[in-house]
Amino acid sequence: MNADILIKNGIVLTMNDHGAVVDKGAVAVKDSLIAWIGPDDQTGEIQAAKVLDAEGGIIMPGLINAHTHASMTCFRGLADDLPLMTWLNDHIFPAEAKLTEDMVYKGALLACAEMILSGTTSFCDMYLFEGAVAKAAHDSGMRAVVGEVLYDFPSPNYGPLENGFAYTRDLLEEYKGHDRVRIAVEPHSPYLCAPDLLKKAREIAEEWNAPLVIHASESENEVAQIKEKYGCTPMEHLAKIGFLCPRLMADHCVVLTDNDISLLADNKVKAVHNPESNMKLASGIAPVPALLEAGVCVSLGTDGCASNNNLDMMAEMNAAAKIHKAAALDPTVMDAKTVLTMATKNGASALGMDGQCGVMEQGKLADIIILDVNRPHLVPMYNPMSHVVYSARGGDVRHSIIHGKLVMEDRRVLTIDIKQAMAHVRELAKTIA
Ligand SMILES: CSC[C@H]1O[C@@H](n2cnc3c(O)ncnc32)[C@H](O)[C@@H]1O
Ligand SMILES: [Zn+2]
Repeated sequence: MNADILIKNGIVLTMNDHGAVVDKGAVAVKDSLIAWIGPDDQTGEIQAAKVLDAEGGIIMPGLINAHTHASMTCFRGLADDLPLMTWLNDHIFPAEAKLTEDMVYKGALLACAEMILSGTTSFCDMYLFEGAVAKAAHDSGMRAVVGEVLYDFPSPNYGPLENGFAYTRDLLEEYKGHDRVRIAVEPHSPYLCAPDLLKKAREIAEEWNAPLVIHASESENEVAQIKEKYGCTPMEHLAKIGFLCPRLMADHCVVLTDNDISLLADNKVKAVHNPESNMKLASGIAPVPALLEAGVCVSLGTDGCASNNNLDMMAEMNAAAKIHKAAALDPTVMDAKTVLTMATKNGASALGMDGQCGVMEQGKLADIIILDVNRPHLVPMYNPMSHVVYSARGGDVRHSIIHGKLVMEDRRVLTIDIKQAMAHVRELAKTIA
């Protein structure tokens, strides 16, 4: 067999339905796909242009950051230690009023560098000037689902809402058929979007078969606002107007009633858990074990860099695995396999790519990361899955392949000039501060 890349001498964590692990394994990549997975001693017939020696490391699906605002790297550390609504209304929205397309591109490119360096291969983004995020994803080689934020007040990008729908449609047209970048329809939240906006957003998503994304039930404050306005919880409100559906990614889902959980399950909504942002903004702890128990597909995201303050999905997995144990006083909840599934297979489902990536099997998209385990904090290794969630760090990711292309080799990102990306955002920070 001819391959483009052959990864040898590693432990393959497939994350497939059987939980298959190939202890002394190898993986061949051809074009954008995984062409073969098998024992390392059976690669004799494979000719590859590039051979990577995993040196006993972990070969696994790339991580999927199912909710972020990539360009908020520009605001990292700008407004810490505040509750959600003060943070948003008094600090972040005023700073975002001065955003330009150039800032959004530079912030997003830096975010792509940070994500690649910490093992993320796909992300779902919501922001302003989202065409610039789409371009950053395209240029960096990352896979992304991106959408322009829609809300009732005038946007610093498109002005009045009608233009927001037009901007979204233009992006949908421009990226039709792109092999890595997909456009979503993304109203901000039930508290910033009137029912008419939400209904129209849903219609456009249906028309284009596009993912739909919203922040929902993030804080007690939001729930109180929606109850006062509509007399029900945010999820009940979204259900009443016909917004809950399988293409919907509901970000945060922190403050939920039992009925809200049933609504999410019955409508096959994809919930996205953002534990570090929820902790930092003191929004609360999402009832993830109950959501999983009810059969809801829960994925994992970092949220933006102003509420986390990093884009490291390894750290996010670690937090997700621990916070629910403490909340439930039960160390058995959210075991390593569950959390790793959220960051891989479930992430793919959330992004509308169920069965295409997020697992390693022949014929799936080749979005693969290789972790170096020859590091003091990773020795010894009894259980690779536990190692990824509880011991590894973003900095342990050594190589990254996205859509069959090597985007990081030996921690050198091949698609981005990182020094320049950092310099650009440092310059921008002077104008922001
Ligand atoms: C303009 S795109 C998205 C919009 O949302 C803001 N944002 C970032 N994080 C959160 C969050 O956790 N809840 C609500 N809104 C958030 C971001 O700053 C942008 O304005
Ligand atoms: Zn968010």
